[in-house]
Amino acid sequence: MAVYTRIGAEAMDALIARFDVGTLTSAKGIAEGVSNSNWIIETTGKSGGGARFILTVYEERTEVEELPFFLNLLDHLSAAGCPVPRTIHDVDGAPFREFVTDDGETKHLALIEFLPGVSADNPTPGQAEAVGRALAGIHLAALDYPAQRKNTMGHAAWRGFVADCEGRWGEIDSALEVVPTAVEDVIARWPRGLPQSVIHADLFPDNVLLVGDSVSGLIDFYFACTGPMVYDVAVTHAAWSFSGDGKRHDRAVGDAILRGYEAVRPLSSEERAALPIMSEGASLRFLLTRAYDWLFTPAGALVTKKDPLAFKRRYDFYQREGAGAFA
Ligand SMILES: Nc1ncnc2c1ncn2[C@@H]1O[C@H](COP(=O)(O)OP(=O)(O)OP(=O)(O)O)[C@@H](O)[C@H]1O
Ligand SMILES: N[C@@H](CCO)C(=O)O
Repeated sequence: MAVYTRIGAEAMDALIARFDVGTLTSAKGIAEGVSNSNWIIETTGKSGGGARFILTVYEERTEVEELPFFLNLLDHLSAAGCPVPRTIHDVDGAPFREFVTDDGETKHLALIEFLPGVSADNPTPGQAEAVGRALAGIHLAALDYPAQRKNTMGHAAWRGFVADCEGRWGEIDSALEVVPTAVEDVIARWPRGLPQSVIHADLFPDNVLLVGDSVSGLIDFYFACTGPMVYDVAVTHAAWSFSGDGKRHDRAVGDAILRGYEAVRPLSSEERAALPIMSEGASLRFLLTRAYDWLFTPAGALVTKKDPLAFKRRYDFYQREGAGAFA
């Protein structure tokens, strides 16, 4: 269960009172998610009609200095009409607060608008098309976002993971021995100068809330950074258009991601040409973080390890198919 921080009833009451959202009526821990602690908060609402929020307590993996980038981005995108939850600012106007936990630790928290919807386990082409549109929508809306953030999961990080896993690929699977060479090959062929915006960089199905075929929420922007927009399309294609284990590619879903995206923001010929290499890179990025977690997550941790091979299979697919992988 992803609630690493204990907050007693009275402390929770006092924390929620710092936001002008009515009186707390319930707080339930959310099991999904691994990085931070999350609760669904219900209050009486300002006018008494009831209101719901997500309370996030940031745990070790999130850098506090980066919170303004992520939380102000939500407000920027939401104000532009994107399906993204707003940050609820506290009575002093701050987007996040420091507090002391019941165990005496200083941590930070934010209150986020609750959005309806559920994540798709087996996405349909209709849902994928809507996700493609929503992704293009955030890229366009973020073009005038004033802040920048470096991709902390970019090439330097890939090389760091390769170094950390050196000599240990076989503990996962001998098929991964090729990864160091594959990473250098992709970095050497990486196109430069492609149009940039703020990219989500982790738009997996569990980070999209859907009501039927409509996107009701894009969430979990904690990898968002400045980067080539087509890389985000590649991440989304890799995340959505395969079975979880990467053994089966769903062409109709992949095509629908691109169709939806291009209905809102057509790709340039350079971006189109970059899709295969970007998709190889996107596959390696998730292969590498999964391999690192596989080897370095302590036994007995609460987290379910994700399979790196699922992204090795995607990498193989994109290498084999090249431009033919895309409509
Ligand atoms: N704004 C929101 N509205 C409704 N539900 C939300 C919202 N934000 C988060 N959730 C729910 O909370 C769950 C956990 O959130 P999230 O994925 O952001 O957690 P995390 O631990 O930061 O993520 P991760 O494990 O992906 O790094 C989501 O799966 C979703 O069900
Ligand atoms: N979405 C990622 C985890 C967050 O980086 C994965 O499935 O490996």
